[in-house]
Amino acid sequence: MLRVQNILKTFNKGTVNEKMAIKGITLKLAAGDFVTVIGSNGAGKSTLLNSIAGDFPVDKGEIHIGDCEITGWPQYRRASLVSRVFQDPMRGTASSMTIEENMVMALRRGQSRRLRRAISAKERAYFRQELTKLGLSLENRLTNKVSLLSGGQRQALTLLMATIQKPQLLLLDEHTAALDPKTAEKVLDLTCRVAAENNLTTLMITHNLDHALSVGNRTIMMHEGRIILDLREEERTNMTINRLLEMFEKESGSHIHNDRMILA
Ligand SMILES: Nc1ncnc2c1ncn2[C@@H]1O[C@H](COP(=O)(O)OP(=O)(O)OP(=O)(O)O)[C@@H](O)[C@H]1O
Repeated sequence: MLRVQNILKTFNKGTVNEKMAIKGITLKLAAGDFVTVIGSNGAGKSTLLNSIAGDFPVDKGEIHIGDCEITGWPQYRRASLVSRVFQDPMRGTASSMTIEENMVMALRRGQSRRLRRAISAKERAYFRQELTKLGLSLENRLTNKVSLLSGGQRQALTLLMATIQKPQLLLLDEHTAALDPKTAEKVLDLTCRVAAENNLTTLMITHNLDHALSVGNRTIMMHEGRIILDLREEERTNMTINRLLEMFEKESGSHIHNDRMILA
């Protein structure tokens, strides 16, 4: 489904701020894989996701989604295949618009503006049905402005909007990190449910090592622009957080240096 072939990315080339953020990453995901991504600060986790989403061109290598080679595609074109949710709940929704206006925008993404029409009763019923599944009582607030929602409600809505068109690939960049622990668990449960129901291929960056091992079916660990561990099946099932930290030290040759790494 996703094939990243030996990509390289250097920022600010030829300046004093030159930084090689991705140093040759190769990664293959099968359809329906849910991969958690961990690593120390500055390891290149977001740069990997941003390279796939097309925020900037990579310097070398290839990126394929399904049968499409998307390496040279601009970001807007990749958006037809890739959906993203970021850490900041403000980023995925338009605050001044209502819940239903946000949802219809997500549902009709990619359609010509000329075909736009008023929200139909059928669409409204569908939004209500999908919002009911969130268990946050948003189904009765379709005409409320999104600015009235809490961070958790907003992030749940963002996730719903990001997956309403069943993307080929879902990229989650620490999407629960800004939420309080209880809300974060709720949004994470919802994430797992939505991904499973739609068999979504997913990459999720997290600093929570417990989530990294318990969510999804595979975990990769990055360090200084490379993937240094790729855990799956039995090896992952039997992994503990302590053992994971030991493996990190062995593979990277350094102690884990991450202010935000959450151990449980
Ligand atoms: N647009 C950019 N311009 C310049 N440097 C960048 C840019 N984006 C990332 N970097 C640098 O590339 C390196 C990797 O950054 P990245 O954000 O991918 O790390 P990360 O693993 O996501 O880190 P964290 O866990 O701290 O969010 C860092 O040194 C960062 O400062």
